Amino acid sequence: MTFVDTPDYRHDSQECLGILLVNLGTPDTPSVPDVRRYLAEFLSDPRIVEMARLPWMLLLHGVILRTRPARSAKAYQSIWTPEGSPLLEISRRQKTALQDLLSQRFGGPVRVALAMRYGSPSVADGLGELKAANARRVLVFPLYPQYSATTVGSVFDAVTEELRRWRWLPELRFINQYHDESGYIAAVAASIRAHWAEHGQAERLLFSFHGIPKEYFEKGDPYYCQCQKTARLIAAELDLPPERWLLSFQSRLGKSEWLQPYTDATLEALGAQGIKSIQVLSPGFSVDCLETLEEMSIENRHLFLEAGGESYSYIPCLNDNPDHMQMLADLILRHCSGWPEVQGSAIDAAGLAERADRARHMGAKA
Ligand SMILES: C=CC1=C(C)c2cc3[nH]c(cc4nc(cc5[nH]c(cc1n2)c(C)c5CCC(=O)O)C(CCC(=O)O)=C4C)c(C)c3C=C
Ligand SMILES: [Fe+2]
Ligand SMILES: [Fe+2]
Repeated sequence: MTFVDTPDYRHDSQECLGILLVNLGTPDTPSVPDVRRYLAEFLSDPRIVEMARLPWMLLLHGVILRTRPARSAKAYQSIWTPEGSPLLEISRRQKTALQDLLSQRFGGPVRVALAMRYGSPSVADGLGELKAANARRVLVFPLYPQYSATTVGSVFDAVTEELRRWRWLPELRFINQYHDESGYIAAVAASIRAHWAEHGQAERLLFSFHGIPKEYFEKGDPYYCQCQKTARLIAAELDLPPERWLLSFQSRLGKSEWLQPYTDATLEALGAQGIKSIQVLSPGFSVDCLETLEEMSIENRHLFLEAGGESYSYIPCLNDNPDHMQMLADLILRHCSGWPEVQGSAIDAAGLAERADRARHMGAKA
């Protein structure tokens, strides 16, 4: 019997290691029909809205998708660039940077693909790209520092849903979270210090994370606790005393209670209390997106200034900053430990150093 190519992988070409970067997604254009299509996919995900299917689908298609797309499209239009959606464009830059860094640092061939949980390129597209590159080992990396079932859990669903159709599955690993990773904490702290060096320190620093319904937290989602720990570690890294920083949750949708305190109410309260200057950041987002460029930079600025504040500045996400990319590459290398493409790379030394550093970090500050 001779070997034949299977429809899945090829026997005759070199195997490679695949990295699937996954972020949330974005509409194709900021037009109302494209935003509606995107929201329909997003809001139909049972990880996002856990309500009973039939009443939710009736409400979604009967009410929400008739009203929200026009409002969201207007918000998207205000942040859209000639290159398209900031989230997708910056994610592409992250992919290119990681492809370069990992190609230098792995001993064997590696291919990085980008996918969006909703919209395009889809998770099926990304996995297809890795299959075409003969990636027999795949590391899935949802770009969310804090784990939530609504984000990371949902990426897992999309990956496994696609792989159910494959006969020859790749060897699979999955990054769950990196909320207390020392490199991530250090990179966010460095971005805050750089902002301070240029603009000085405000009276308060506000860490704003995307919210989730409170009920999900009560049912066991660790997201709330991981956000708290991230903020606490960053503040410790900056030697910022507890009275100088706050944490809040943004982007609430619908009528149910979400994680509190809410970012908008917090900013209004601070203004009313006589706080004049504030710096805000959203360290739960790997890249700037609608929620940071519109909600945090524009909408919330108005709320604070109208409530009596005088100075409001937004500190950008880490995006494709070199130290962010380096930190993500270190994390990827560690998670690929033991795979043949990694043999002979700098992983063992880097992995051990990171682990020692992390142990010190947790001992000192957790
Ligand atoms: C309705 C429920 C929603 C939950 C739960 C939720 C969790 C969640 N989302 C992010 C990250 C992002 N969300 C973004 C936009 C966005 N989020 C929701 C709803 C929920 N998110 C909607 C409907 C939208 C679309 C815009 C709108 O109509 O308001 C984005 C930005 C996307 C972009 O194109 O720029 C990100 C990123 C996290 C991390 C999270 C839970 C932890
Ligand atoms: Fe969201
Ligand atoms: Fe929003």
